[in-house]
Amino acid sequence: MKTPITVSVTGAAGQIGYALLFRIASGAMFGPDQPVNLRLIEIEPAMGALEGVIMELDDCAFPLLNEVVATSDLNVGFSGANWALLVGSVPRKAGMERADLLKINGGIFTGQGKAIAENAADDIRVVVVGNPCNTNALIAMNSAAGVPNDRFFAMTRLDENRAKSQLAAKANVHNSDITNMCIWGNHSATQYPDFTNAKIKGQPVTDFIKDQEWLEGEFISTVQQRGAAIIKARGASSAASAANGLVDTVRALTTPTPAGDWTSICVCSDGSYGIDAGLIASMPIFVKEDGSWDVVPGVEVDAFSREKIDASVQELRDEKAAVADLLA
Ligand SMILES: NC(=O)c1ccc[n+]([C@@H]2O[C@H](COP(=O)([O-])OP(=O)(O)OC[C@H]3O[C@@H](n4cnc5c(N)ncnc54)[C@H](O)[C@@H]3O)[C@@H](O)[C@H]2O)c1
Repeated sequence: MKTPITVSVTGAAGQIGYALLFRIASGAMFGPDQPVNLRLIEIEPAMGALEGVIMELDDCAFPLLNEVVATSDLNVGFSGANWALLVGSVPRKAGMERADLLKINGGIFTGQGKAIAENAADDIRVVVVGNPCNTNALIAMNSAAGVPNDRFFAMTRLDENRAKSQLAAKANVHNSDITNMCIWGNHSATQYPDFTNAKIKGQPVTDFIKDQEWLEGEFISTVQQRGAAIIKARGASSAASAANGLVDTVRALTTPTPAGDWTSICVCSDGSYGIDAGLIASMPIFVKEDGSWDVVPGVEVDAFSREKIDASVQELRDEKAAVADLLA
């Protein structure tokens, strides 16, 4: 057995937390021979519910679960963390402006970024799920003095999975036949699922799907609006598929990317593809044998894609401007 790794999860008593923790503890995220310590972080009012979740974790008697700590103290919560999965955030309430939401959550991620810098392990990696996840990750990154920028990520893997599933259904092929699916920009309704570079059985999507109007219209809007469609149908937001997206994200970051393929993750831009350096934006990423990652170079961006990417990047700039005072 390997030495246990420490995984901190915020919002652990929430809906995604409930779908996520059992998959981490079962080995789905870090593999069947990797024991884990869980540090579960919640706000005080949710500590009772968190105790219930921990009772259920106990009742699974997971062989890989080494230790569980429940806390609302960030210094305890991020102590020795190898991974920080920042799921908790405050949802938008009726009458709340987007700028107010950005500021409220911004306050949370400043404190968490600082506590990560002061308490986490040297190899800490941070994945933000709580929305607005790109800008929350930007704030955490800017607050975590001494932690390299390339350790901060935000999640668009759920969007990538949604896009693959839509293409597979339309082309009447299996999900696993779809590769090179990139989500560009913000995890929001402006995101751009790039069908122009995606492949089906190694061929351009248009070899299988001749309906260009569907690709440029309904396909994009279905992926962009999928979260809202699930809330409408289920009466609650996507939690199991979001947790699954996070399992996939961490696995993608800990496994070399198959040659020629890529994965969508929001990372700190180096200025590639006309995305301002320093913004946390989704782009095509590959993970190397040594565990480091890079932006995939040379992906073709045609005029249609350029316009869509620019619109989403502009939204990220606007979000950054709205929280400028938190980025000092
Ligand atoms: N990036 C994505 O693809 C994606 C997909 C789905 C959902 N999300 C986002 O994930 C977040 C969580 O979703 P959910 O369905 O689990 O929501 P939820 O409301 O069920 O749970 C959120 C939890 O976070 C906790 N929390 C709030 N502030 C906290 C803080 N400061 N520290 C620690 N915990 C705190 C709450 O007590 C609650 O238990 C939401 O922001 C949602 O929009 C992102």
